[in-house]
Amino acid sequence: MPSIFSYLSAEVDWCEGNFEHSAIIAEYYNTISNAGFFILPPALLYLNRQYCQQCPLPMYFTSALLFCVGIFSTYFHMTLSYVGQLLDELSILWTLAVAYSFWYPQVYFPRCIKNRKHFLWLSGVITVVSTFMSFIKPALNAYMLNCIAFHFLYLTRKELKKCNNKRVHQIAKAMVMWWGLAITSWIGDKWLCGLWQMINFPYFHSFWHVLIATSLFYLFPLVIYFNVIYEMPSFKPKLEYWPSDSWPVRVPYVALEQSHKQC
Ligand SMILES: CCCCCCCC/C=C\CCCCCCCC(=O)N[C@@H](CO)[C@H](O)/C=C/CCCCCCCCCCCCC
Ligand SMILES: [Ca+2]
Ligand SMILES: [Zn+2]
Repeated sequence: MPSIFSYLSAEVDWCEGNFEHSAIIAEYYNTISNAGFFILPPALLYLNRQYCQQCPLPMYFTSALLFCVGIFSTYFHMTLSYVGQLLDELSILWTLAVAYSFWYPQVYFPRCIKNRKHFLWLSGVITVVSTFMSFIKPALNAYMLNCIAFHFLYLTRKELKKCNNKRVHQIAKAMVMWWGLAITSWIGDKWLCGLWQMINFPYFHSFWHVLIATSLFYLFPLVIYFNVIYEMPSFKPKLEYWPSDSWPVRVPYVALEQSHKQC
């Protein structure tokens, strides 16, 4: 019986051919395309440094976990091992749990939850239970995790209805577009692999890595923006672009100004 650490012991195998470009890396392009998860955390911390000074804990925790997602996803695609698959999925689950615990707006808390401390406990219990359940059928975990994006889409829609800031709408549109392309690539790689192998282009899972990381570059400024609106009334958030507004490739971030409430 193969060990849970051995190469190719995972329940899933993505469309890209194994060991085609290297003897030690099972899926070469799926491995190197994780680079975005190593760039994202330091970029988030640097660009949103004013917010980070006010709320260091959520930012450092989430960034560290995103970095772990990068490490474990790289390890998974390099080995296609059972442990790699579980670490990849569990690191995503815990990153989502931590981000939700810190940033989920209080206005959407279930009625029985009175404050963020209670919400933290609730998320903690759900996450620990889900962690144990994820060992039952690891191949289903990724589908479950993808469903969380639909909840986030629903929240975004609700917030956009109340907000008339043009930049918020612009960034939300870009986030949804990149996520749409990402999820299409993820599903395409899983469901239409035969077709991609026939045309010799089985690389859609590596596109997923790049596209989902890109959508997270848009997601975090939005999450931070609404967190400032809801929970830091002495500051006014401003969405800006790095390096500047006029650049064709630009990254959004939140700057803080001392002021009163906005949308
Ligand atoms: C108040 C709400 C705050 C929400 C914060 C959201 C924080 C996002 C945190 C982590 C997402 C990382 C996802 C990267 C996955 C990379 C690893 C990977 O590719 N793993 C695959 C196997 O190699 C695996 O099959 C993928 C599993 C599915 C992951 C689903 C992630 C859901 C991400 C939700 C993000 C919403 C995007 C925007 C929606 C409009
Ligand atoms: Ca493969
Ligand atoms: Zn992957």
